Amino acid sequence: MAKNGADLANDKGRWIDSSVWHGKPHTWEKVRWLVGEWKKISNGRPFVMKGIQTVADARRALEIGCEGIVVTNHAGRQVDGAVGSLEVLPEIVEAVGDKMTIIFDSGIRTGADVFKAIALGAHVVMIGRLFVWGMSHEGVHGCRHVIKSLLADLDILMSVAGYRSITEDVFKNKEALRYSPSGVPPGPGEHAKL
Ligand SMILES: Cc1cc2nc3c(=O)[nH]c(=O)nc-3n(C[C@H](O)[C@H](O)[C@H](O)COP(=O)(O)O)c2cc1C
Repeated sequence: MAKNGADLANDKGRWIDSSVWHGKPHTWEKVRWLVGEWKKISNGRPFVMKGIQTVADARRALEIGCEGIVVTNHAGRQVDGAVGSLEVLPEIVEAVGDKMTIIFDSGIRTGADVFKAIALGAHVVMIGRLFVWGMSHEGVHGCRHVIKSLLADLDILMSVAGYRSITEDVFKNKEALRYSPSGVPPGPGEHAKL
């Protein structure tokens, strides 16, 4: 509910205006500090930074101690006309893909989208709008439905394209974007294993 006057002035939630949405870009030094604080309070758990779109930023994130990055333009919601995340994924994978976890999102809608991102070297993909759409339609059942549909779509795609394992046959396999390994779909009992 919208707040005005004294209600707004006394709203403790306003801390977010001065701490997060303060209209100034956060600095790398601040992120380095944040990584240190997170390590202390989390007992050393991994720190992942979201919103990386360039090789230079990916290297910087690695250098200041991030264990993972999310290659994403936040689905184009932050900067209109931002570079496409899938476009920059290969060069970021090439630069830091064997040193940190590469998570990809922005525009994943189908099994083929997941397949492409993994083939280009993402270790993990995330989804945003898909589950929001499911949730707005049917709540928790809608969320389950879209996730199951996405997995089923990927499963069918891998079977008909002739790939059995997403990690062994598809991950970092750019050839998979052009050719099937045998041209023959897996037979009975050789179903794709996700
Ligand atoms: C309604 C909405 C709100 C979002 N809010 C945030 C946010 O506060 N911070 C953030 O990093 N990303 C935010 N995102 C972006 C998602 O985390 C994610 O990167 C994006 O939705 C993935 O792309 P997709 O929606 O095409 O799957 C938001 C996305 C949507 C649709």
